[in-house]
Formats: sequence, C-alpha cells, structure tokens
Amino acid sequence: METSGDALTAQRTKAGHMIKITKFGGSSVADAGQFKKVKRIIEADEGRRFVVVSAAGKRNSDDNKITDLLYLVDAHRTYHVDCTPLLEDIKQRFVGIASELGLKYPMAEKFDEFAANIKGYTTEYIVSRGEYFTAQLMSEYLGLPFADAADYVRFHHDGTLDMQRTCDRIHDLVVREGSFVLPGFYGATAEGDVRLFSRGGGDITGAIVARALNADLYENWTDVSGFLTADPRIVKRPRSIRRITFDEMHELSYMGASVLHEEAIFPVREANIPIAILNTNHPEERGTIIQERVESSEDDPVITGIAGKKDFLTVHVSKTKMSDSVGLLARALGIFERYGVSVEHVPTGVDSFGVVVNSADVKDKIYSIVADIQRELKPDEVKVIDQLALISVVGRNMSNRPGTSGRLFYELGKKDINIRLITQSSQEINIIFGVNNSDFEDTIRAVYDAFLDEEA
Ligand SMILES: Nc1ncnc2c1ncn2[C@@H]1O[C@H](COP(=O)(O)OP(=O)(O)O)[C@@H](O)[C@H]1O
Ligand SMILES: N[C@@H](CC(=O)OP(=O)(O)O)C(=O)O
Repeated sequence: METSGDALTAQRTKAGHMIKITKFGGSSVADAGQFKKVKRIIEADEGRRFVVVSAAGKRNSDDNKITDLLYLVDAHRTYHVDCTPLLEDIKQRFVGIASELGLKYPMAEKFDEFAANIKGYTTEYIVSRGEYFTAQLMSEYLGLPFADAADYVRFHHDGTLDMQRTCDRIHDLVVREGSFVLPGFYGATAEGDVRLFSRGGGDITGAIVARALNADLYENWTDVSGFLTADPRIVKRPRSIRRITFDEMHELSYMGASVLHEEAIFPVREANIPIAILNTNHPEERGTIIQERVESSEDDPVITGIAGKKDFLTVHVSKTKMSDSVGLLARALGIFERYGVSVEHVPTGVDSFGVVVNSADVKDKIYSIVADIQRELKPDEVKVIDQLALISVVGRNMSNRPGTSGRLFYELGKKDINIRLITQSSQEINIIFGVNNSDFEDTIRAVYDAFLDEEA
C-alpha cells in the first residue's frame, strides 16, 4: 500500500517538484467573472491542484459579503424576524454564478433545502454554507473533486484546532484524490458539529492545508498586488512590499493589515513554507513573498510598513517610589487577568505605568477594574484614557539604523499630532504609539509621507 509520504512525493514529481496551495479570498470568487480568472490561474501552473476558497465576497464597495448576509440571516432567525427576502438574495448570488458558468450543480434545489431547514441549524452551520456552496460551484467549474472541510478540518470541543488529526485526514484525502477544492473558514468536531475560525479565517485553512501537505508555497490570492506598505483605504496607492519576514508580517497583520489573518502564519512558519500574496485581478504582478529571513541591503527602506487599529484604552497608574515596591505591576496585571481581559501593551515609567487594552474587552468592567486597582494598589492616581488608536511602524532594519524614532516623532510633531503613549517590542522591529482615534488616518498618512512615499 502506498504511504502518505509516497503519495506526496508522487504529487511533487507530477507537478514539476512543486506543491502549491492556492487560497482564493472572497473578492476572488465574488461572481462568475472572478471564477473565470481563478480558472486561468489554476490552469497556468500544474502545481496548483489544491484549492481553498472563501465565500463569495463583495463585487464592489457597496456590495455585501455572503458571510455577512448569512450572519444577518442568523440574527433575523434569533429575533424571529422573517429572513425569506435575505435568503432569496443569497440564493440568487449563487444561482447567478452557476447559470452564467453553465454548471450542472442543482444550486437552486440545494439552497432551497438549506433554507427550508434554517430553524434547526446552528449559527456556525448557517454561516459555513457561504464557503460550502462557493466551493461546490468552484469544484465543478475547475473539474477538481470537492472536499467538505467538515470531514477534514477537525476541531476539539473547546473550539481549538486538532492539528494532528487535520493533517492526517488531509494526507489521506490527497492519497485518494490527488487534488481538491476545499471550503475555507470552517471544520467540525468528531461528532460533526460545524465550528468556524475567526473572521477572515479562510487564510488559516489555506495555511493548515499547506502545512499538512508540506507544500512548497502557500499562495494567497486576493484583490491587491501583495502586502502593501499601508492600508490602501487610508493611503492612496501604497507601494507593494516585495519581501517581508514572518515577524514583520505578524506585527502588521496583528495591528490591522487585514490582507492576511494573523493566525495564518503559525502553521506554515513551523514548516518553513513561504507565503505569496498575489492579485487575482493582476496575476502577472509580483506580489509579496513572506518568509523566515530576508537578506537586507543598504538601500532597503528603514520601515517596511505601517498598520494600526482604533478603539483602545489605557489605564494609567502612578504612585511615588513605585520602582521600590516589588510586585506592584504583577498585581495590577493580575486584576486584568481576573476579569478575563487580555492586555495589549504595558508602557512603563519610573513611577507610573499604563495598561493598554481593547476598549470592547472592558466595556462593562472598566469601573470595577479601576475600583480594584484603587483598593489593592493604593496608587496616587488612576486615569483612564480612551478613544485611543494604536499604530505600529514595522521594519526589520530599524534596529541597525539609529535615529528612526527621533525622526518619526519629529515628523508627527510637525503635523501637530499628539502622541499619547510609546512602546517598542524587544526585538526592535517595531515602534508602537498611541494617538487619539480622531488623528488615526492623518497619522498613518504622515508616517507614510515621511518614510515610504518614494515620490516625496
Ligand atoms: N497593508 C495592507 N496590504 C494589503 N491590503 C491591505 C492592507 N491593509 C488592509 N488591506 C485590505 O485588505 C484587503 C484584502 O483582504 P480581504 O478583504 O480579506 O481579501 P479577500 O477577500 O481576498 O480575502 C485589501 O483589499 C485591502 O483593502
Ligand atoms: N468568509 C469568511 C472567511 C474569509 O476568510 O473570508 P475572506 O477571504 O473574504 O476574508 C469571512 O468573511 O470572514
């Protein structure tokens, strides 16, 4: 009997020694025209026979993602509001794709069956049908077997991924089928209960498949030509980053560069599989390669990219002679832990420190947390500063180019932007600072103009 290892070796040889996992995001499968682009990309390279798709996304900026519509269906259902028109809209999106491409899959019947039973399904099952139906259509269109993620991506009951079982199952699938189209974003427990990754989690499925097959490359196809130096919704036409390290990418995606889910790097990084971010609408463009190490040269920019997120708050605690009171900081962090709040950053001074958290995480708890700090730490002052945006300026070359932070804050000072806090990772690949939410976009543009705009 052929072992999984033999099967993978055979796949590699057949495909010219390359196994590529291709994940197409919602924007790449939004309509029949996008399906045609996907087919051209798959047919252009024999190594591309393992395809992961998201649910059909927005066709233009005013459109809706199927996933969002399905969440809306679920909300209607919960509040006993009629969701028939909404289901009809979703059905028409899928039926439109199937009929324009002349597919045989009985889309209307299958969708009606799903809609008729909607009351009995879990939220996860309802939402997962976006990727399920998109993958069914893509499978027929590409002529590759359909593989239901519920049978291959295995979750533990606590909602975490069972990596070992998932890898084993995907191996078996490859031995049996040799190629597949698999829906991203969901999987199931051993009992068959559907579970979802967090939003944007199709990227995680792609990374897991890449890891399971020990792929040579994980191609993540989207609607931009790679990882950009800044969010294109804030900065006009930002440059695409040619090469970036996993560490840099992780900092940027954690801080809001939504092109790649921040959890998607872990499975591939462990196996040293590079990720390529590519544009379905312009497959000829080079895109971005993300890998463990990137050779630096003298002409590299000092900053690789900028990203940021709004809506944080900091609890600022000051107490005279704080540096002499052992364990004070640990006790403060313990209070946040007690309330189940995860801490983003802890900028410290000699007699003060701040605890930065996501505002949404402490919405109903902040008064109790402050009261506990007052009672247990007896500080001179506790202040809450909210409406804070965090911005991360990332660059592997910052550690060997002195003066970067001085220049950064000088540039922001020139634009009258008030910096509310500053912190830096121990690896020195980023500087994180806080500004008022209202200054967020102007700050990103100011940093971009000063450090990344080649025409400046
Ligand atoms: N630094 C960045 N580089 C590239 N895209 C970014 C960045 N920051 C935010 N984005 C946004 O991420 C989008 C792509 O991610 P996403 O919407 O999840 O695409 P997909 O539907 O292909 O999964 C881009 O259209 C862009 O608006
Ligand atoms: N469809 C899911 C999963 C996903 O990854 O989508 P996209 O590739 O469009 O970001 C979501 O919207 O969250």
